[in-house]
Amino acid sequence: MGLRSKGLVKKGIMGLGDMGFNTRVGAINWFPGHMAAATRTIHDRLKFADFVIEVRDARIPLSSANQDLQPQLRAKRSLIVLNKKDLTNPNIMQKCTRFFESSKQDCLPINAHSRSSVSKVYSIIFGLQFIDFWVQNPEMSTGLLKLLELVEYKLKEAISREPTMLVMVVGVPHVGKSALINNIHRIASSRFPGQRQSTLKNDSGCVSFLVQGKMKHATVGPLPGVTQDIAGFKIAHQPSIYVLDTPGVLVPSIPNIETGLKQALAGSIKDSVVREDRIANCSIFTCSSKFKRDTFSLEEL
Ligand SMILES: Nc1nc2c(ncn2[C@@H]2O[C@H](COP(=O)(O)OP(=O)(O)OP(=O)(O)O)[C@@H](O)[C@H]2O)c(=O)[nH]1
Repeated sequence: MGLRSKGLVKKGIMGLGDMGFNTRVGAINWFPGHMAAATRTIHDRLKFADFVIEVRDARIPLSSANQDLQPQLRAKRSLIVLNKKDLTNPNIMQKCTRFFESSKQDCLPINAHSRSSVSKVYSIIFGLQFIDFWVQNPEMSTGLLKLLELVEYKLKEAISREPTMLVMVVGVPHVGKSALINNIHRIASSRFPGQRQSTLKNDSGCVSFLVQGKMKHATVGPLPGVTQDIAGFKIAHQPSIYVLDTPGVLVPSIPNIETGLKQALAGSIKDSVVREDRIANCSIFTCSSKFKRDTFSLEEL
């Protein structure tokens, strides 16, 4: 909201008279055709995935979950990555991690722009640094260690059975999937400098590989919906590990305005979908609740 225009804030100020925030707005239905198509493809591809990374926004770890994907994700080996931890309060992050652990979901707070942070995800995927990672992170939860063991086991199993592993990265728009993949890709390139990079092409029903000589990057952007196609990046040899970047997808109907507002503030949906005046009112209402006051002078906004 900090970057939003003054005009928006003014709209909110104009609605300050009643200061109350109306949450009885109902569901938000915004599910364009390309998102419906991408959702179907993601569901199909998930069947082939050996491991799934669900990226969520660390500032809204529950509201940034795509509920429609959850049943399929729970049935897979998966990890919830809470990205943009640099934008959150570390105490809240700790509470969050404990919450996920108590619900038997492994999660890892990261900053996709930080190499050391992304190295942890890379280690989990690759399993090569398993021992180092364990030694270097004694504070890691037993849940995560268990997950690492599972990934290592899965890796061994995969090598003997099928020398290719598929890791899918999914999540709602704008949570940082492409930024994470690009950094995983960078780490992989520095570890395997001579290796030719590959792009994974998705044909209907099966996965096929198109080897390219040049390194390709996932597109990162300031607006939601930047990634439109599923693209694959090879990050390791023997076994070959491919990481799939997928378009950000929302549920067909966001159940309540609060979730919609949080997603709009985090950048996952366009402001116009929930309406700019509501975003402005919500921000003002939140500030006023926080400071336990009813009014603001213009300067304080
Ligand atoms: N502060 C901060 N910004 C991040 C982080 N990760 C990504 N971003 C920013 O968040 C925005 C969205 O990142 P993307 O990687 O394009 O997100 P995405 O999930 O691939 O987006 P879609 O293609 O819309 O699904 C970009 O402006 C990134 O620079 C992070 O850990 N911290």
